[in-house]
Amino acid sequence: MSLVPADMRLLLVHAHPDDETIQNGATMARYVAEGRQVTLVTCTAGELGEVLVPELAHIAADRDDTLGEHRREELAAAMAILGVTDHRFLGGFGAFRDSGMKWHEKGYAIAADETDDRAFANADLTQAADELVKVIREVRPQVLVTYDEFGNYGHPDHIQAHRVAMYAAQLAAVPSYKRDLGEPHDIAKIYWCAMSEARMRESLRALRASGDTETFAGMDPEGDMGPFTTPDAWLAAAIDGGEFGEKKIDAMKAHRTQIDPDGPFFAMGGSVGTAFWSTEFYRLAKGEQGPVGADGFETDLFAGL
Ligand SMILES: CC(=O)N[C@H]1[C@@H](O[C@@H]2[C@H](O)[C@H](O)[C@@H](O)[C@H](O)[C@H]2O)O[C@H](CO)[C@@H](O)[C@@H]1O
Ligand SMILES: [Zn+2]
Repeated sequence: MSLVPADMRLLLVHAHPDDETIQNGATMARYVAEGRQVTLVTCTAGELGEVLVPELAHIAADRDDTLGEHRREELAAAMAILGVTDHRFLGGFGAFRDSGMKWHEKGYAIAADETDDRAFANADLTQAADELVKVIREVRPQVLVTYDEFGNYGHPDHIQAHRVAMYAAQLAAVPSYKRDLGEPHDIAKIYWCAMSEARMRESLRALRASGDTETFAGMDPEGDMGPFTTPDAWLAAAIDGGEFGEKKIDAMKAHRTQIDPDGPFFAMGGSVGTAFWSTEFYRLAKGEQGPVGADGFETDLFAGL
């Protein structure tokens, strides 16, 4: 018996406010519009993020340290734009703190400080996973979305979010595991967010053809796309957010302390069209791939259920 939209439940697990919109904003908006249940769990409040708004410089972690509260409001605004009404912080707001990051010379993120015991990246994995087991056993999603084992670009909070999500998905399904956290639930399909290498190349080609040499400066459309993209042969699904691409861009703009409306994110949307942002790609980490299109990709994360 195929699922009806109201019975379709998607759970997303992300590290910081803004990740959900950047990675899955069009997917979430489309599924909400189609009547499916979308639940977002954000593991930290992003307390150690940038503050790209000069008049808000005082809220930074090394000043008033109120960026987390501000990003909570940015997240609420972004979710209102996408139509997502069920969004939670793992363990409650402030339970796990942003770990910070710095850039490795090879261009990916690494831990800024491995000693801060408040940091999510240093949290007890079982304690953090139990918080998510409670949500999984309550929401009972058929589909879970999180990051790959690299956290998509190496950020320690993204890597920890991957570990917590994958571990909690295992624990939640075990009948003998902590029944006080709810009745067991086995998630049918687990996907990892991905940036399509082919899509990145074609978008960079369009940018360079438009004369833009600044955006992602130094990246050659025919060269190495670096650790942030995924070979298309590894991808299982391409979700066309269609008209929801505009909502995604508006929701990204709601994360104003983190995303510069004149920055590379929007340059990709500007000259190569919102299409760059409205199609979101996924690797299948658990479950069977459902029916696919001519391109070999599922067009629905619930395909086959
Ligand atoms: C998209 C994402 O995961 N952002 C994280 C990340 O932010 C980066 C960080 O501030 C870095 O110093 C900047 O150069 C880079 O431009 C930012 O994207 O790390 C932050 C600190 O852990 C985190 O709050 C933010 O959400
Ligand atoms: Zn993040």
